[in-house]
Amino acid sequence: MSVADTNHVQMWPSNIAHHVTECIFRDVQEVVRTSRLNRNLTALIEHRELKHIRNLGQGAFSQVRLVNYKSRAFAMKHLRQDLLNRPSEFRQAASELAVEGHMLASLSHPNLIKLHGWAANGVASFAQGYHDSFFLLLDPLEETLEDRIETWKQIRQFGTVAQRQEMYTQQRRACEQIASVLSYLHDNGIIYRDLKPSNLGFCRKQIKLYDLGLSRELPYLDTRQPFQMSGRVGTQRYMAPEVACHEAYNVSADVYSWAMVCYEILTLERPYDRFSREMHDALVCRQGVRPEWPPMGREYWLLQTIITSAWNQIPHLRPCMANICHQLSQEHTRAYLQLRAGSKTIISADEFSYRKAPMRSISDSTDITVMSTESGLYSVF
Ligand SMILES: Nc1ncnc2c1ncn2[C@@H]1O[C@H](COP(=O)(O)OP(=O)(O)OP(=O)(O)O)[C@@H](O)[C@H]1O
Repeated sequence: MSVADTNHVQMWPSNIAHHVTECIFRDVQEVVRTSRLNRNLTALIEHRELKHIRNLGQGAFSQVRLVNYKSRAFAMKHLRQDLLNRPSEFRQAASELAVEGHMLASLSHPNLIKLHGWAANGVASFAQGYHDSFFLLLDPLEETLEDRIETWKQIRQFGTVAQRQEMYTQQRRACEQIASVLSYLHDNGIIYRDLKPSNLGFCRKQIKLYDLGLSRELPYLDTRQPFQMSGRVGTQRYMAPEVACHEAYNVSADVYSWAMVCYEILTLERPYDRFSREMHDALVCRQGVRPEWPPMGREYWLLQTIITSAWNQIPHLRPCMANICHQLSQEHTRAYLQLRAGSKTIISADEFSYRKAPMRSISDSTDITVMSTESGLYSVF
């Protein structure tokens, strides 16, 4: 069944469709004209070449469907049909989808959703008169971070030691990969503004950031300079205090959101779970209250320290994303322990702490030396 058969509903009469398309075109041109990003070549795809498989989900403005294109599965993102009844919202959502396409076509990072192509006529496709005439073809995600957190909760409660060890490795990797993609966006002068578990998903074991609908290219490359943008952008529990208070902000607002998301990844608890909006404004935004850390293993110590510094109330005291990546990768290298046995095996400090008991018994009998890390967290025995 082609995509057109399942969801191709006529929108306004053609004169109105042309007018709306012209407005969308002007909005997008204005953004693209001032953009510093260089767009890569993007595959142009005819609507009729897509075969509908199933719906994957929908957000406030978009619908996402799993489609088959040239024998491969992709996620097709387009506007929701009900927006046809609200032309001004349609225009805004359409411009945002096109700008998202422009950004994705210019960026490339292993932890950013990959754009594989878009509608053959670009933004002009809207003039065809359908809500889904313009679309982006993206990597399909296997699950969102929200789903994965639910799985981790089960493992924490019922999992074996090996499963919990694997879970910790995945959690740590997720924090590092999110930091890496945010650092990449900031390097390109982009603020993401909507970091939350439902905007992160997994594809072939890699975490992927998607939905750049609220991302903005900053007008200058000095991304640490505060800039007056629309306030209250994002989801409250992950939103930096300065954004919630409608103050000027910069990329350090993403650093705060990273800290909140990583807190949730590590503790499997939602930050400020029982706070009303008023409590959040009074306690978090004005008094600087932050989530409490439950008792956690030693292996979490470094991440906890970085996260705590990243949710500082004062934006310029938060480390920048590049610095966070640097700290994480340095620790990673430092914490690698070399086991000298018949065959050389390298394991990370994290794995080591979980595997300590069996290692000891091997070391007793076979004289394995565990090198200590520079940070002195593990001693030689
Ligand atoms: N590449 C993808 N693969 C699989 N599912 C996806 C993909 N992109 C989006 N989805 C699903 O579709 C839903 C809506 O997508 P998305 O968040 O991009 O839409 P939106 O309208 O921009 O969202 P919002 O409500 O946050 O503004 C997501 O919550 C997710 O469940």
